[in-house]
Amino acid sequence: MTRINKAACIGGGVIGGGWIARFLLAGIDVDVFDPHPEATRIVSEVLANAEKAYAMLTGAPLAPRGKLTFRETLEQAVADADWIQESVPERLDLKRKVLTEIDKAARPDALIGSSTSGLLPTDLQRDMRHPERLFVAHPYNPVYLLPLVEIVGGEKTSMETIQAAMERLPPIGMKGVHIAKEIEAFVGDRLLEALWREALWLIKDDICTVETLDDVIRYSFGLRWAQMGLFQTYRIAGGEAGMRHFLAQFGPALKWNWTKLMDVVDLDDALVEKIGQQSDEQADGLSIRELERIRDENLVGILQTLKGGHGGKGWGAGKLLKDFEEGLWARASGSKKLTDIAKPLRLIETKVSPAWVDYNGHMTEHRYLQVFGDTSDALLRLIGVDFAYVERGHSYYTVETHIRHLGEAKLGHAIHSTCQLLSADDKRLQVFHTIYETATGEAIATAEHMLLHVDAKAGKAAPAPEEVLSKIRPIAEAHAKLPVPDGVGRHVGQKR
Ligand SMILES: NC(=O)C1=CN([C@@H]2O[C@H](COP(=O)(O)OP(=O)(O)OC[C@H]3O[C@@H](n4cnc5c(N)ncnc54)[C@H](O)[C@@H]3O)[C@@H](O)[C@H]2O)C=CC1
Ligand SMILES: C[N+](C)(C)CC(=O)CC(=O)[O-]
Repeated sequence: MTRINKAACIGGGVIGGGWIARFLLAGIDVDVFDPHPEATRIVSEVLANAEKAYAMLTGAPLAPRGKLTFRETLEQAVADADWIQESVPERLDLKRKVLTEIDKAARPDALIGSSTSGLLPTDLQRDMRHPERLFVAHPYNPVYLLPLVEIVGGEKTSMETIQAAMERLPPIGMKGVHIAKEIEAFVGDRLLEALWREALWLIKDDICTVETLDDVIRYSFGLRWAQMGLFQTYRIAGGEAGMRHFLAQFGPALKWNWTKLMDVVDLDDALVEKIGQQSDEQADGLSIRELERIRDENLVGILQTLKGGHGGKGWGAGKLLKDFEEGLWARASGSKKLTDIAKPLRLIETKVSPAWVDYNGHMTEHRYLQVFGDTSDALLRLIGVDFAYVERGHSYYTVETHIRHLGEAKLGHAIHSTCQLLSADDKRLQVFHTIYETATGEAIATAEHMLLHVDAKAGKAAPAPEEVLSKIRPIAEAHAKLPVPDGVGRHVGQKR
């Protein structure tokens, strides 16, 4: 995978700030130019929210955060970047000027993406000396959580540029979609604009309030769209006869004179005030930053649920998250060395995410098993049982588990886990994991597991090969000298 080494962000507002966070949290250094007097504060607040969200989003080992530098001039910011992202206000004259300045000061091999939500790349690249490297990279807010980027080339954009841009997105957890033909507002904003136009009429005509309209979306098709989009959802709505039947049944209705889609509502003072007031009531005193945090927690929960979709293979944006995490684990296991095996191995660092909390306000039961399972996976990667090993047809399966709950893990708390290897032979690994609350060092749960090495194709136990056993032996020998942890061998109902 081709990676971005150094990024520059020109403009650090809502979207520039989101890009900055996305790059930094993927371990990429970012230079920023934004003349706004409060740019540093604004970016640091967005970054703080993004870090909170990532702590909940994934337990995979993120790369160390990149270095953030604010520069005095645009030229300084772009000087040694290989991806430059322009996110200045949506005005053609301003964007053209800024992009031409970037073009002059950037490295010859730098890629230049514009965040524009509607302007044509052909118009943006008009005055550039090297227009072939300019493309639209249109993201969605919040850029650090929503993975989509619409990649759109102009008349002078080269296909190499499009390919290079597409390749650089997966390592930062994003999905590029190449839009085949340039068109104002691309695909996403065309759809959103259609919805928004209709929505403004419904408010103006007093059909409903902004809150009712939002409820209609979020309690119904908004939930469907997040995981299946429009066409796949409608395929299912056609019943067993599928899409063709759906089109035959509901297509003719499109000709009925229902919508006001092509008329633009007059956003006069009265309508602006009406929407403003209804929106204030709906917010119920929550600040924008608070709303952002609620939005982020919900998005994290949805992404994690989608990660477990399709029978655990991951679905849609959740599949992307799963692939991103697998990349992080693979990179980390390549660099992780067993330096200190004389004590239980500290293997997982994570935080209790919103999707993990139950009606008692603490981490729900099956998430303990998830963290313990992740701990076993981390041990397996250390002994060479990684994705490639599993693909070759062998693995370890857990055949027995006993969990003890000793304390509570609350929302947002940092937790970590350790593993003590109790015994090992050529087929079996007996492990004892402990989850600690990181701030207090208090043990909040333990688990004892038996893992069995299997030939997955034959579906039966098989001895592990020497390449794996040779990595297990030193850990087993070192851990044999440790005291037996309290709780080993316990069963349910046993007196303490
Ligand atoms: N806000 C949104 O939901 C989305 C916006 N976009 C696009 O992203 C771009 C930026 O929009 P927002 O971040 O929402 O605007 P914003 O107003 O929040 O941020 C724009 C930033 O650009 C800075 N700026 C102005 N002139 C500059 C210059 N000459 N050099 C460097 N920085 C300069 C401003 O100080 C400000 O911080 C626009 O093209 C917009 O269409 C794309 C996706 C979503
Ligand atoms: C309002 N907007 C056109 C700037 C929105 C976008 O471009 C994408 C988004 O995040 O909704």
